[in-house]
Amino acid sequence: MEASQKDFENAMNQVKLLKKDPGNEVKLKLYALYKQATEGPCNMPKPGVFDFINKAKWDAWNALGSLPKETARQNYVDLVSSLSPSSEASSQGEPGVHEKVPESEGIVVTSEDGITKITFNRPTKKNAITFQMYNQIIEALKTASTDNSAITVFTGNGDYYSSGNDLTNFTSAAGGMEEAAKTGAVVLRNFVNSFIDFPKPLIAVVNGPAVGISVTLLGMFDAVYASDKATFHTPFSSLGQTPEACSSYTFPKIMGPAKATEMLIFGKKLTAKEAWAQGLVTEVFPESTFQQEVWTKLKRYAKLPPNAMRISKELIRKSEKEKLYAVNAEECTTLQSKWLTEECINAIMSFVSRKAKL
Ligand SMILES: CCCCCCCCCC/C=C\CC(=O)SCCNC(=O)CCNC(=O)[C@H](O)C(C)(C)COP(=O)(O)OP(=O)(O)OC[C@H]1O[C@@H](n2cnc3c(N)ncnc32)[C@H](O)[C@@H]1OP(=O)(O)O
Repeated sequence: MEASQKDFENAMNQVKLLKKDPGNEVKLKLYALYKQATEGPCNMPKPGVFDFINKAKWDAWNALGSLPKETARQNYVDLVSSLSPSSEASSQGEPGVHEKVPESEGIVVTSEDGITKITFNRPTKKNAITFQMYNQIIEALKTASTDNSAITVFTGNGDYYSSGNDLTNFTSAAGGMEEAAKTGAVVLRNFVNSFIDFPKPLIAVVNGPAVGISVTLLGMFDAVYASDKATFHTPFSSLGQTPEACSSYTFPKIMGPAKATEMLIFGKKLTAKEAWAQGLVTEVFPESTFQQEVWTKLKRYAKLPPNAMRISKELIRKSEKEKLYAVNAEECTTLQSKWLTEECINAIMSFVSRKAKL
């Protein structure tokens, strides 16, 4: 039996009540079926290649060809009823289309026992770093540089440390792609400069896999403690991108050019042990005792005289600072142009439309 108009309307209301985001792939299907059911075959002009979201929506609708309106309505109802009632989605306007689900706070900052802790806090998105989080982190580092804490620690909530740059930062940016790339380069440069300038010991507690910029930034940290379930992956070439966070300078310095090439150019994923052997990680702990051992150690370190630690860090960093600023500037300029290339746009589009994963 075919779905009635009433069934269709009920399904649309059900989408609004879902509790979990069903993901972009399902949302695109819902969008396409909704348009086909209400307007018939796609007769809109094809959006430009840089208009990521509208192009993905157009592709999904156009793929339905001449599917009859009634069948599209039935398929829409079936798809909605197949979604778990505990899935979350909030929807206004056309049902199920690219609404921003309210996220938990992107980062959480706490201060205790002489330690300021900055936690990536988007576990459902593997702690991918949004445009807003870059700015929040810049602010958090500014505050931490003058607060009462002796050391500052980054870690992740959930199973990932961080999956790196949120790949929808560009597809959801207002304005054209060129404008987004320009803004991205400025944000990235300020973000990395705030790590170059950070005056206190900066420690990473890598609780799980780390990808992209969350790995390259480790070259800016003073110590990196990792669980043995952590991995370190910089798939820049597959993304049509190039290294950032001064890693084109720090990684060859830390592990030698040959090993840096394997990571930064060929995208070799390292285990925690391999990252330790190459000097990127200070110490690796078994997952079962990781949290307890690391925080006990860090609480002890945070009791050391803070001024001595700060001045020692200054001595270590001082001779490198000008070089790091210059490398950061060049990496950002390079990325600004890479983000506009077909290689990069196709890689991001593939991820957004869920055709590709690392
Ligand atoms: C104007 C804009 C200014 C912005 C400022 C720009 C500054 C940029 C600076 C740096 C540029 C690049 C450096 C990088 O970091 S490149 C690396 C980018 N990261 C990736 O390529 C990772 C992509 N993710 C994956 O391959 C996989 O998700 C995973 C990490 C291997 C995990 O796989 P999984 O099967 O275990 O889980 P999955 O279902 O895929 O993920 C769960 C949900 O999380 C979402 N998600 C994961 N990673 C990202 C990401 N990086 N960006 C956006 N979303 C991500 C994923 O989509 C799932 O969501 P949903 O459930 O489908 O809704």
